[in-house]
Amino acid sequence: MAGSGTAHLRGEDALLSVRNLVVEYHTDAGTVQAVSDVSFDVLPGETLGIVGESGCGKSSMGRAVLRLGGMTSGEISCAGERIDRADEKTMRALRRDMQMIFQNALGSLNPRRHVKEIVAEGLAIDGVPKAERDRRATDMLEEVGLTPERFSDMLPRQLSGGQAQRVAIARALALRPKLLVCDEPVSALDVSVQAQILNLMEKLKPEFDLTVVFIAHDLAVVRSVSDRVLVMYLGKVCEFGDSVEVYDNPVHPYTRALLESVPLPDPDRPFTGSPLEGDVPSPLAPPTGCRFSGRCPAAQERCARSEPEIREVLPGRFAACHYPLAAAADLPDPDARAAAADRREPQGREHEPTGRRPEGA
Ligand SMILES: Nc1ncnc2c1ncn2[C@@H]1O[C@H](COP(=O)(O)OP(=O)(O)OP(=O)(O)O)[C@@H](O)[C@H]1O
Repeated sequence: MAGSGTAHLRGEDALLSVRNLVVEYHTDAGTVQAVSDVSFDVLPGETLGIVGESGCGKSSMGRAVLRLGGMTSGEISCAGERIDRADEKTMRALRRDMQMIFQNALGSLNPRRHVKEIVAEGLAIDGVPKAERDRRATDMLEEVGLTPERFSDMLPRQLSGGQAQRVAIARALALRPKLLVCDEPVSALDVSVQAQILNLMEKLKPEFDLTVVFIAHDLAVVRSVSDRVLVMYLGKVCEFGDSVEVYDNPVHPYTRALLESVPLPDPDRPFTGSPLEGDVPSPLAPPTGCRFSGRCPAAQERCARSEPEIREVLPGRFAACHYPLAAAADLPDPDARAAAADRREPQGREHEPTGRRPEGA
């Protein structure tokens, strides 16, 4: 199947495995393929960042992984259990192991319940006796930096955005899950509060032995928390690899464009201000070939014609690109080496760029 290369997958080592995931929405205007044949693994104890522009399918993927949203096809396993096939009873047990926190923390809290009851919600569903629930909810409030005496009896509307996210984290971790999926957990918060929540998550991760999927559009935030990062564009994986390496030396033109389009708090990488040109095409009618080809400064004729498979471009680095951005000599794959050489010395029409090159490139 086009685009379903599997070289980046680790299979049985993984806590979470996603294979050939497709999520479609049927609308009056047609079928939106929000997630289009995506495969990835999350290893125990790691934080996998998932990044990409708005609408690239990050939330649809996060929700499908926890079966909070629908999926059209594919396979999802957590700790060896097939989530996509689980019946409701198995799913209830699995939900204990897989929790999610959202951008709109306040909206995810029952407005009529007190904070302590909210934190204990999952424990109550699990049949934990009241006294034990209270004790564990109090401990969890302390863990997330909310003084139980002050916060236990508050209602959600009395909380700030940061405090509401702390309550949501306490509720998720009270069940001692193995996997935490965070969908834009700090993007609604002020920058100073964002840092506090990210620090809190960093502190809690080893304490609770967590594996984390961290979804965000903010590259700087994703960089600060992720061990590995998966870059998505219009429902597809573009690039995948060690987070520091992807950020320092992106090989997919989309990753580079994304990095260049925002300032990062890195004195070694001065902000060039190059914008990511053009709009994301409609997911109702995605382009043929590489979905980024119409906006890609390095695109050539082949890109609009044939869809690139994801493959190992540098050791441990995977990209779905016919012409990855790396020094030809560094590329272990003979096809990639030849393509990189072609890119630097265009010969004939076949290799003429069809897109614009950024200035200085
Ligand atoms: N319930 C829905 N019905 C129809 N289309 C949807 C629905 N939910 C999402 N979509 C569409 O699916 C695509 C992917 O959306 P999704 O929210 O998963 O992306 P995202 O990367 O998380 O973006 P954002 O950060 O803006 O939420 C978008 O084109 C979106 O408009």
